[in-house]
Amino acid sequence: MIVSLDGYDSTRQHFLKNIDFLRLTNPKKYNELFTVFANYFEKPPSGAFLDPIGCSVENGYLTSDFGYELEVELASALSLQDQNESLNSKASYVSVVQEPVSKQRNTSSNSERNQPENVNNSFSKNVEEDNGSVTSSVKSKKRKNKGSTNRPVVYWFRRDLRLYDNPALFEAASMNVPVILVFLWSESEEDPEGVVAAGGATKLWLHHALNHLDKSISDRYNNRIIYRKTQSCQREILSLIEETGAKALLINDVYEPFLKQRDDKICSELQRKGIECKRFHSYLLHEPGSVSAESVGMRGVGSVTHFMECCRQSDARPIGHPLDYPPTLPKPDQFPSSSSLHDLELAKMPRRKDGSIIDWAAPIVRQWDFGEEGAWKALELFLSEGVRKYEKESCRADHLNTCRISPYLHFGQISPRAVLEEARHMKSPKFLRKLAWRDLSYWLLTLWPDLPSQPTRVHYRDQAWSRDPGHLKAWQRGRTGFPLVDAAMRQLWLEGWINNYLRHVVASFLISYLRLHWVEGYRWFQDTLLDADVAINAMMWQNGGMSGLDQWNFVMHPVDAALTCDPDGAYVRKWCPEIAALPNDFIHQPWKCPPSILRRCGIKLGETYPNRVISDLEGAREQSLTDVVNVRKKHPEFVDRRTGNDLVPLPDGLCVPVITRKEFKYKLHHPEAKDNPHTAVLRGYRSRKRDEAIAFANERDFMASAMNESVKLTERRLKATQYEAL
Ligand SMILES: Cc1cc2nc3c(=O)[nH]c(=O)nc-3n(C[C@H](O)[C@H](O)[C@H](O)COP(=O)(O)OP(=O)(O)OC[C@H]3O[C@@H](n4cnc5c(N)ncnc54)[C@H](O)[C@@H]3O)c2cc1C
Repeated sequence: MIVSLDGYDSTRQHFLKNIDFLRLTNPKKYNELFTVFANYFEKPPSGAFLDPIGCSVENGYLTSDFGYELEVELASALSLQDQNESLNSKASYVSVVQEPVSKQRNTSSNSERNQPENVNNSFSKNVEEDNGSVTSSVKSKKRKNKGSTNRPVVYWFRRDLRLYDNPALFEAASMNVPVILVFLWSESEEDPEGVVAAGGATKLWLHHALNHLDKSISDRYNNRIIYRKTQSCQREILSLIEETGAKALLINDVYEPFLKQRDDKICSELQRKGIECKRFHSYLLHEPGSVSAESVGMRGVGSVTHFMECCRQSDARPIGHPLDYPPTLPKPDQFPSSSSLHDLELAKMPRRKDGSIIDWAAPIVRQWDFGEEGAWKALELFLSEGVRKYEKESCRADHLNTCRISPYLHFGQISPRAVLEEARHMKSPKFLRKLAWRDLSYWLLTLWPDLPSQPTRVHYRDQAWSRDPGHLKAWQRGRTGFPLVDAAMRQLWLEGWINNYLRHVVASFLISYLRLHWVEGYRWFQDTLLDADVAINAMMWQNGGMSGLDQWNFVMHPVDAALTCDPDGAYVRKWCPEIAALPNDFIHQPWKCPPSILRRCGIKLGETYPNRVISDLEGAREQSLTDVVNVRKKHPEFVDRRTGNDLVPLPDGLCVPVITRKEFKYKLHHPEAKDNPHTAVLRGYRSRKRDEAIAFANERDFMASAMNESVKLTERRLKATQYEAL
């Protein structure tokens, strides 16, 4: 009807903008209308997503991440790329995945499924480019017949610690020669100065993951991993190849710029020496170099919506289907020399002065299954239970509604393609979109290699930050006096992981309330997270720290957020047992608890549980707002005069406007205004009943203590008169 009234072009252009207000007020209706629209037009005009001033993008991150809005079609677009290409049709926003998905990985190595015959897959793109070979077994058979000698090949494990769906390993197996499996550890190369790429927790994970992998290789293939600790991977690879007479090196690529440069050098050196270097792509769904913004433009860069549009428009190859386990991995006649896994000192614990070991890893080791099978168990558990709640309740701290596979993805113990294959039929676009976020972070890190340390909005370098070491320590140790923040920071320390919502809560607290620099948060997370990932972590902290391309549109309030993600306080009680006895009404804000109840619960604020490190939350937030406004005032050359958005220099030197929080823009023009209509503090779930109960308890407590005081006073007076009478 609207088309007949308004005309095809106008409806196509304006309809989405006109219904935009429904995103927050009535998301269900918005989705219905969006689907009707998308069905009718097949693909919305890209401007609808890329206008930096419109709500579409501005709300995109907030709404998509917190489950108000689904954007089914956009999320599916990512996963559908290969399917649509195999159907030889252009990817559509509205196609819904109908294809049945395998229920289980096939664990038998001679299965027909996922053999590479049918695979036309982008994961092996580099092989085709570099060597003119493809992953078809027909071709590899030809290669075998063309008189290959029995010289071994070297397979170098990096962040692909798996046997299933491992394209480089599969190729090594198909070469029908001995395969020397190697893991090299070079701390200086893995962890260049200032990046904290290899923090304590990730190294611990790496140690255990390698241990599991080695065992699986031994059980399944009667082969083993050669370990070497080195200052230079290039030197070590060259010497291994010389020692063993190997004819080729096989690797799956990694994409941190500092590691990619190293690998490029190693490969060109090998090629110079006539050794084949076969590189495969499997760490991400989209190789950063294959995603181009050429036809989309850079407006909206940094948002996942923009990125997905770039993926859609780029000439990327299909993602393809997972590969089976390699059928064999023949061991060499003689193994080259190897250190032991322990010699790499990945899980070395510090010692006290008296020589005793500080085993900070013990609780982490108890919690996790570090092997490839652990990844599959977590994914299967999620797909059978959590996924149903993921869209609306992934924020819950007291229930596991997310997948908890991030460390496995980080170390490549499960491939993103395998996750996509298993999850695509569950129709959880929000979950699929997370895989796009992951790819986005590597794309950004490739474009901005300084992401972990330098503000992408360059003028934010001048932002004032607090330097209070006491506050930082309290945050790191989970002793801020705000129970939700403390619980999350303690879980992080003891388990090496917290969910996404809690990461937002503690990041907001550090940045917007304690006003400590986001780099402090990045560094602490890099050291304590088992999934610490330079690209993702830097992108998220930049965004939270205001200087990222996709500035967060919200600030999490440490109490209101608690009412949303831990309504009954079960999570806080688990991690802050010293206040577990508090009634629900006070569990997230003990400072509001009447003294008599605190006494009854055996709690002494400031002694058994810390006092709040700051009590004037609103004042701290206001100061943080002013800090940003001052930066924007100081650098008018980086503020777009027309829209008020920040301008960011792109790697090629051009400036592009990026979405900027409305409260910053408002405050710039209304510095004295008391109320900001665009305040970004998320109110979360607020219960008037709870507030009333707290007020009532305090009033009653006040009355009771006042009456108590007056009784005691009367008693004292009585006694005094009795003494006088005596
Ligand atoms: C301040 C901050 C720092 C973060 N640092 C990291 C980090 O170092 N490493 C890391 O893996 N994730 C990081 N994240 C993203 C996210 O919190 C975790 O990936 C997620 O909590 C892992 O739990 P899960 O596997 O249950 O995730 P799910 O929600 O089940 O998502 C599945 C997978 O998608 C990917 N993913 C999810 N959210 C994001 C995201 N926002 N950006 C990119 N990829 C995502 C992860 O690989 C994750 O395992 C950070 C988030 C914030 C707010």
